[in-house]
Amino acid sequence: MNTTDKTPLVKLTNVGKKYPKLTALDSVDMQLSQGEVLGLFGHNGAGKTTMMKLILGVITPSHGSVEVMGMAPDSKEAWHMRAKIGYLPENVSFYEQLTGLEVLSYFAKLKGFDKKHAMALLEQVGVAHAMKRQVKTYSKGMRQRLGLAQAFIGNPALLLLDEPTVGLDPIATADFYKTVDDLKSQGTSVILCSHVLPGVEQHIDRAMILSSGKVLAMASLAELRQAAALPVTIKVEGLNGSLQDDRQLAKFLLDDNHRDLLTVPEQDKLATLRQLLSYQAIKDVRVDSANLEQVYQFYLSRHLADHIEHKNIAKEPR
Ligand SMILES: Nc1ncnc2c1ncn2[C@@H]1O[C@H](COP(=O)(O)OP(=O)(O)OP(=O)(O)O)[C@@H](O)[C@H]1O
Repeated sequence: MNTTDKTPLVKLTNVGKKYPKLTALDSVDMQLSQGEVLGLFGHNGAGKTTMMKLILGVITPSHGSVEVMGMAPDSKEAWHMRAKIGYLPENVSFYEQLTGLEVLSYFAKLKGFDKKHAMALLEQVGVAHAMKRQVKTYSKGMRQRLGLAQAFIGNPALLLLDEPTVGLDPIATADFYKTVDDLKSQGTSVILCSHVLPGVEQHIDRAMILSSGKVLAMASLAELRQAAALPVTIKVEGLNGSLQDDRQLAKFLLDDNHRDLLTVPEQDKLATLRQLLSYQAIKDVRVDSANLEQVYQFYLSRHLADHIEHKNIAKEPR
């Protein structure tokens, strides 16, 4: 691969995808570096799968350009770079009559890898014990694991994962994220879209929030949090309601029913903590920044509010 750290592995420039009755993706600019993990978030129909299909070269943009490893993924020349891409589609399905090992060996061979590689992957995703059983006997979670093994074939340079943790139990989910972390450390770039937000944030470098085909925000979680100016939650123990009499801190108390819970603007966090620690009776303090779910909700609600305001302005008589 002629990709260096500085050349983006994936580059979308003003990319749009229009269907006769709707715009699935609207003027998207995005660059993904080698070894970077991008989380793609949005409600149903936001355009996540469309973006993955454009990167795979399965569909062609209506305007703009898509480059993967320096070439258009829907071009003839891109055939050899496709072996370096792993893709897990949403609602993965396989040949039901084949065994897990036969399915994976088949996909491995398509990419130039052997049965041994397939067996090692089945081991890695925890379905080796069932590899000689027909896929039709597999549970939903086992099918999803087989799908992941298929996406991991050949340690891909780029992994596109559509709802990878659906159907996985907590242990399989943790194993999955460990594999993503390992692949990332080996230089694999990953685009991961998920509706399950808890647990994702520590494994992504940046998040892209999509709504109706538009990018509402794209940055690291820390940057998104900062731009959103979401408050920090501080929970204290041992003060038995005495904060209500504290002139400096009472204004941050959530409400009368939560006399040990403060919501504090980020810029007041340290001063608040110092003041709290001056109380001798304090037993414990817990500080929580806004999580991915709260950040996601913030950007979506802001977009909705802008949209309504726009509509009202348009309706106003001139
Ligand atoms: N071939 C097509 N013809 C017409 N409309 C399409 C086509 N493919 C996708 N769309 C529409 O484009 C929009 C974006 O679809 P997409 O599958 O990218 O959404 P998504 O964010 O992946 O949603 P989900 O979370 O439900 O999987 C949707 O309104 C969908 O109905």
